[in-house]
Amino acid sequence: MTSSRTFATSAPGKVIIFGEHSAVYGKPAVAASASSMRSYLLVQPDVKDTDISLLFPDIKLELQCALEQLSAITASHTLGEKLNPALTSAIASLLEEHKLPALQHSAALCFLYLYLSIVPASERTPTRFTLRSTLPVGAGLGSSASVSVAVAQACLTLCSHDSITPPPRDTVNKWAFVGETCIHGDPSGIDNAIATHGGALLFAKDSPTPPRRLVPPSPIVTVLTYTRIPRSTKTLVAGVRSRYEAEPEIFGPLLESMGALAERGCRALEEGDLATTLQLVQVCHGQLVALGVSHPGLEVVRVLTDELGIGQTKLTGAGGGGCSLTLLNNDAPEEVVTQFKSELQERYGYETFETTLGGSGCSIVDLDDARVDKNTRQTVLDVFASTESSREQLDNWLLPEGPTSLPWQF
Ligand SMILES: Nc1ncnc2c1ncn2[C@@H]1O[C@H](COP(=O)(O)OP(=O)(O)O)[C@@H](O)[C@H]1O
Ligand SMILES: C[C@@](O)(CCOP(=O)(O)O)CC(=O)O
Ligand SMILES: [Mg+2]
Repeated sequence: MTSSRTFATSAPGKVIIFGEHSAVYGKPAVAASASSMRSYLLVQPDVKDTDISLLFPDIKLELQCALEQLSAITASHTLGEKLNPALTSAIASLLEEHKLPALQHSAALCFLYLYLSIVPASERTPTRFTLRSTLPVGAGLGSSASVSVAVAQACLTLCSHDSITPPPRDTVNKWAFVGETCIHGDPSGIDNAIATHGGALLFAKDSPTPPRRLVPPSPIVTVLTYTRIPRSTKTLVAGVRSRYEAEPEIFGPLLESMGALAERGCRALEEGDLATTLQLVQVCHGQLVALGVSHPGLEVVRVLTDELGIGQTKLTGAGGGGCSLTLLNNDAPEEVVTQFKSELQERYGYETFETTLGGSGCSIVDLDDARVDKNTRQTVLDVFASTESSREQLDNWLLPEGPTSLPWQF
């Protein structure tokens, strides 16, 4: 029984290069994994208890749910259905007494919805789930999708009777889409596809053809800027929906043009045509401004990029704050890029990361595997347990292909 083992799952964040928001309307979009920024979910049997415990310290959520209470809820969601309103409201009533703010509520709803749908009552045993992430929460880098993928993988593993091996990726991806739907209502599915499969994809919602893998001739290096301005994907996606519904003749062609831009951008990336890619980054940001999803705090990054002449900046993800992506000119002087980053840090309190896009998708590790020595195992458990663990510690002990390579399976 896998439920008696201790294991961890993991999934990366993503960067949307072209096509955020228009992706929700079935238009093509291009995204890549930010594989060094990930969510990690530790699953431990909890022999002394009769509950499942959710420990999500990044969002200050601790929740115990009695298994007996959970089995009173009939979970009848099968894949391919729209979200089951009866299940959503049963979970909402269960959570009512905790009076959780929206951020915590959506995380608990996503977890419980997937747990109750995937793990049959007969397979549920007292378990402790600890979630840690090196992604900024609610910042446009797909933390919600990486959490949904990590949870879907863990739940599918809990109801498998085999050893700890990666569940089929297509099944993980489909369940993670359900999790994303719990968090933001109307996802395109691009974020969970990237968090599951990794790499870079040209994606269209509901397309009869599967997403196409993109292979640029050289690695895509970007500077990501986290403005620390909080926002919610759910609210921003709903805002675009109401603008579109009020003025379909204006916003319809704009969304169409955004999709055309993403396809053109995909070609430019694959041809290694940096000049065209940069121009498209600039236009794409303008389209997102027209959709109403920028923020003065994001414009600061774009204006500084222009002033220093180092490349082009666009918002990435749902916008309204969160993160921007800067694509650098080939000849951007290193000292000017350093000036760009330090000005954003010192003057505005923003955080910058230089990241190469692409890389591994979701992964799983059996911590009872004989290849994990006792000390490493204990340190990994301590890193999960301590709310003080820094991003560096999480990277050091958990990052697949990181310094302490656990036997992650992909
Ligand atoms: N580290 C985390 N721990 C628990 N829940 C998380 C974590 N990171 C993200 N989430 C969930 O994802 C939601 C944020 O998703 P969203 O608004 O789509 O932003 P983004 O996906 O761009 O980071 C949070 O409200 C929470 O439900
Ligand atoms: C706005 C959108 O295109 C991307 C949202 O990404 P994020 O949650 O802001 O990381 C929505 C979606 O595609 O599901
Ligand atoms: Mg999200």
